[in-house]
Amino acid sequence: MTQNHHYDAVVLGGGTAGELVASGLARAGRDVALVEKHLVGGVSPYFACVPSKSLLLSARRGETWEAALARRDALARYRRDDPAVARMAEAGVTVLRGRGHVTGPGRIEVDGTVHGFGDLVVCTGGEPVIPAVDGLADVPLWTGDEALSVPDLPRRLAILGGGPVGCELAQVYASFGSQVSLVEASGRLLTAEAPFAGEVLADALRRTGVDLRLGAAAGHAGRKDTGLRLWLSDGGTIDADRVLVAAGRRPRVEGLGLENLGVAVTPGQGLPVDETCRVPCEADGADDAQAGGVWAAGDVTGIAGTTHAARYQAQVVLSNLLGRRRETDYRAIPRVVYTTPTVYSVGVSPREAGELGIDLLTAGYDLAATVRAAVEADERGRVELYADRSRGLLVGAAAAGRNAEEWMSEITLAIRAETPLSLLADVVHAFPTYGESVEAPLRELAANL
Ligand SMILES: Cc1cc2nc3c(=O)[nH]c(=O)nc-3n(C[C@H](O)[C@H](O)[C@H](O)COP(=O)(O)OP(=O)(O)OC[C@H]3O[C@@H](n4cnc5c(N)ncnc54)[C@H](O)[C@@H]3O)c2cc1C
Ligand SMILES: NC(=O)c1ccc[n+]([C@@H]2O[C@H](COP(=O)([O-])OP(=O)(O)OC[C@H]3O[C@@H](n4cnc5c(N)ncnc54)[C@H](O)[C@@H]3O)[C@@H](O)[C@H]2O)c1
Repeated sequence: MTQNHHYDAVVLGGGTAGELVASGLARAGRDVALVEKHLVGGVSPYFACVPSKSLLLSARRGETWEAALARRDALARYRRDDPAVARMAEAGVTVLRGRGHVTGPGRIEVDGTVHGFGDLVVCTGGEPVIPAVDGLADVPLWTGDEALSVPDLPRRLAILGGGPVGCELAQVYASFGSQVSLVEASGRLLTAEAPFAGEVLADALRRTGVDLRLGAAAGHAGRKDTGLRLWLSDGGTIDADRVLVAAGRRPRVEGLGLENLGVAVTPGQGLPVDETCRVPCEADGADDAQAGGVWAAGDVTGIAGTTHAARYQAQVVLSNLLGRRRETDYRAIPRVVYTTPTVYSVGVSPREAGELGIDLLTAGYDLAATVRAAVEADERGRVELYADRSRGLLVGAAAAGRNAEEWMSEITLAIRAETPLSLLADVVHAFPTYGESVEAPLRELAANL
């Protein structure tokens, strides 16, 4: 086994987070290697955010499946990473192709060659959870990766999971003509979010022809002469040609050799990080001037599971590695489902407030009451704002409505900045916009706190 170069830092995993940390360090003059076993860019541009948003837009515009595929594949750069690799080279990053495995302090092996490092930044992302359903391995199965990269349009598609992935892809495939059934084990869609959001979305999906099976889990699966059958826990069955698993993602922490650094790795759970995104490990505090730290950003931390959160954590790591201390603040990271209507949530959800014992004061408004809704001829949706009664502050919000991902940003800022409600209630919104819908609930909260 050959020993290669010693880098100031090695970034393990070249997705959204890894690219950002590696290029930032290189631009600051550090000698950096980025280790990537598949595509530089990770899942977001090729198998996740970009192709899914492209298909959702094509569905909304009523394009043909062929036109939608052409657009999707062009936006996903035909799943080739040459431009991303060129970007890294331009920034001065050495890209090491292959699977990385840490063999000991300051040593990582990439396909048979050992490289040295000072700091290690783990950005290995996550992978889909395949639920333990009898017979699932024997039926035609997709994860989001296949659903967003192959050209097939199944005649009948059964989706397991009613989270963001299941809901977005149900809308895509149903809009293009697949007969979609969606199975969600909990009683509603987007279980973690405000109940009204799941209800608005359920209504929209049903109108597109999606058969929602809420409160039922898949019991077992089996092949049939034509296609497959799923047997559900409520006694129901679904006949389909393909199953799409959208039952969550788990941080990719295993097989990386992090135990060799004394990092506590728990399968299925995110790497533990402190407020600077540093991973505590046994070597911390060792009397070795050469030894750097272990850091992590993105889905591997198990904290937020979105591209913008991966970017945020990457910026925090970068700043700390460059000697400017920065701490994470997760109070206002948006959670968006880009269906029509969009579902936007930020801060504390009613469920989380219950778990944290926060006394919530809620005020809401139906978008139908705005003039914009009449102008757009789209009255679907609602906004709800959540204040912490004891602190007198806005702590969370949810909206389901057209373009909510754009007009809810001010509420995100308000939560993050802890803007006084009296001031928020005095903000003027342009007429006629959906954004006006927050005015009445803000006034209500301000009056009652
Ligand atoms: C269908 C779908 C739609 C989504 N839509 C959105 C959206 O609209 N908006 C949003 O904000 N988020 C969305 N997400 C979530 C978003 O894609 C992720 O949060 C984000 O891509 C995570 O980036 P990351 O850098 O942490 O990981 P990744 O992009 O997964 O990158 C990790 C990289 O590490 C590499 N790697 C892993 N182990 C090793 C190893 N041992 N050696 C070398 N390389 C390794 C992998 O090959 C991969 O390239 C979506 C997710 C899915 C599944
Ligand atoms: N727009 C976005 O930002 C966006 C879009 C898609 C995905 N993502 C991210 O991707 C990650 C994965 O999303 P997801 O929707 O796969 O996961 P999720 O964990 O949000 O939802 C999975 C759902 O599947 C259900 N489920 C699990 N096992 C089941 C079974 N056997 N039968 C029926 N239902 C079952 C669960 O009850 C849960 O509601 C999340 O971190 C999410 O934030 C983000």
